[in-house]
Amino acid sequence: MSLFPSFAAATKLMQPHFEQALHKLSCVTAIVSDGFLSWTLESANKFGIPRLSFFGTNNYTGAVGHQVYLNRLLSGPKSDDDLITVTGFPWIKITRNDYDEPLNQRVPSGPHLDFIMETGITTANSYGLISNSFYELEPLFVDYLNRDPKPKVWCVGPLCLADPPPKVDPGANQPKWMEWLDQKLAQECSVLYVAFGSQAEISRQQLEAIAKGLEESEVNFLWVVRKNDEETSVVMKDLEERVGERGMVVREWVEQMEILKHGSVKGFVSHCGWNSVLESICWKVPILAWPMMAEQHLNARMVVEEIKVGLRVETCDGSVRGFVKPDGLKKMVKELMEGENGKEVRKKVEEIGEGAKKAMAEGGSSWRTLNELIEELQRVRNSNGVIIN
Ligand SMILES: O=c1ccn([C@@H]2O[C@H](COP(=O)(O)OP(=O)(O)O[C@H]3O[C@H](CO)[C@@H](O)[C@H](O)[C@H]3O)[C@@H](O)[C@H]2O)c(=O)[nH]1
Repeated sequence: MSLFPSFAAATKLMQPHFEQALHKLSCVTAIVSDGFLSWTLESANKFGIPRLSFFGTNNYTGAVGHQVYLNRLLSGPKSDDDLITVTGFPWIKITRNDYDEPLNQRVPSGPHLDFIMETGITTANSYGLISNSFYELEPLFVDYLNRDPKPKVWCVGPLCLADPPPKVDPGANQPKWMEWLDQKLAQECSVLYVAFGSQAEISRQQLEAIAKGLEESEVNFLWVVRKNDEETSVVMKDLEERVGERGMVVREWVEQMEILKHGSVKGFVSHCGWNSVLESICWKVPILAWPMMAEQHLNARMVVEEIKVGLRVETCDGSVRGFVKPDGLKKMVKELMEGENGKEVRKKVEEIGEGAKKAMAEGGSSWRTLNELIEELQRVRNSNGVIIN
């Protein structure tokens, strides 16, 4: 992650090539750009094309972040774990530890902050923002961001419901994890799915604690591990030997949605990357939140405290960044899979998952929003406006 600002700056070298490509295309009505590629606004303006910024995150994070920035909420508290009331949304409490560097500093500065500011400014100057979310999930926060007419937020998700199912070759062998899941379903066993996304770095000590926690929780589990070094292999091999058929560790890329869709999967220990949260909601699997970095801590607050589709792992010192001991995992895994709180969040995720499907179906809020956006962009094009951003 330390390379992030340099990497983002390097993408600017693509601008002339991007503009050459734009030049060759006719009838470009709009540009949908990753929000982090700020330079696409300049290209869009040169060509008189509206730019829509896309971030793979939710509106809760955007709205809370806006209040935190406006009111400089992170400059006050003494401790990184002091609860801070969010102005404008007083039922929401955050801590400085919910933010990564440089935003968690009292007076943030440096190239990473410059990059964040540039991203914010170009988004504010864009035609709109495309959001991978649906209105009914977070109406308060979408309305908050849309209190200014521009840039308007267009919620057109969850996009995972628009994905075509993966092509299955009937002659091909099923992946091992799918066979294992089918076997668990046939035995009427529930499975806990464990995955921490594509970016998190987990220490060996923490990996060992997760392994022990899963072993002691006595649930069936499928754990997707990204790290493939020797140290990790030793921990995983040892775990597999100890749990036998009860657990499966996968080291390669899996079709996460196929796992969440599977009838045996009844819980998801997740880092709360926004795609994982949405996929879990869409397939009605309650979450055990274990945020690691980026905006995941705020996503976890949203999941647990706002929309209530999940519980949270227990850290040993109460800090959101604290170490999770085997007991802190085991206790919450049991609660999610068998406890009263688990039942509550399961009920809630079923209700919200239904809402997600309705939003994406013909006539639903995301379907209507996408149509409105297309119609509006066509009107803009037909009116021959020069620079629309
Ligand atoms: O073996 C795997 C691993 C991942 N996935 C998919 O990959 C995506 C992972 O996305 P996400 O859950 O959002 O995790 P990250 O890739 O870690 O997410 C980054 O991007 C997100 C969206 O912007 C942010 O919310 C996170 O904080 C940031 O870490 C999901 O669609 C998964 O289904 C698979 O299909 N198979």
